[in-house]
Amino acid sequence: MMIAETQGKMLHQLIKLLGVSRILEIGTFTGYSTLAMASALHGDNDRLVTLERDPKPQALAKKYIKRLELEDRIDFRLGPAMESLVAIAEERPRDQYDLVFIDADKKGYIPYYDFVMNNNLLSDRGIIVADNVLFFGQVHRIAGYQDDDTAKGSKNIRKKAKYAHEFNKHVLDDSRVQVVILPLFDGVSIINKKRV
Ligand SMILES: C[S@@+](CC[C@H](N)C(=O)[O-])C[C@H]1O[C@@H](n2cnc3c(N)ncnc32)[C@H](O)[C@@H]1O
Repeated sequence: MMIAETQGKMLHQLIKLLGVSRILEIGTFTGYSTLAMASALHGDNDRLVTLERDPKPQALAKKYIKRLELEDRIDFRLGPAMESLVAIAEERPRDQYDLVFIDADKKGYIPYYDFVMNNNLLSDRGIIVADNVLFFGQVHRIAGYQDDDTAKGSKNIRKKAKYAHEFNKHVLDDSRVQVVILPLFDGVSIINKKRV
């Protein structure tokens, strides 16, 4: 599922406000967020790399991006995100990203986050934005902010909410970063490196 319109606007504005020039997106789907972010880039060398394992939505994303003549800024990668991350880090070991947007399988959030942080893919002034971190209110239940601490909904929703909760705790326990969770749509984390 694609991000909400307000989230797209937030990403677009963040990119402009922070002067972001390198973006790494994990989870392209049909390219809505890719487009929201790529259209905020303006420098000749600004680039966005986006990772997707499913060729069907990726083909649609390519079509929309081409229609808007943004294809020169975008490096589309097909395959499991972790494999693409390893390939990118090997191909361009010195490249860093000012914005990493994590919006793929919830189980992968911790491994993606760890890979980015441990391989120095995030620039010092960069941010990681992670989507769905409140999972439609269900993470509040698991975290004990409601009387009833069991998540509601299907087994799949409860499983995803659990992964989101584990990711939130993982980031909070990482002394290298600070994080704020915004209750925008179903929750967005903005994570940055602490300045030493
Ligand atoms: C929530 S959607 C992304 C939505 C997109 N960011 C947007 O707002 O338009 C998640 C996408 O991640 C992809 N995905 C899930 N697991 C993946 C994996 N392990 N590797 C690569 N892509 C994956 C799915 O195929 C899906 O297209």
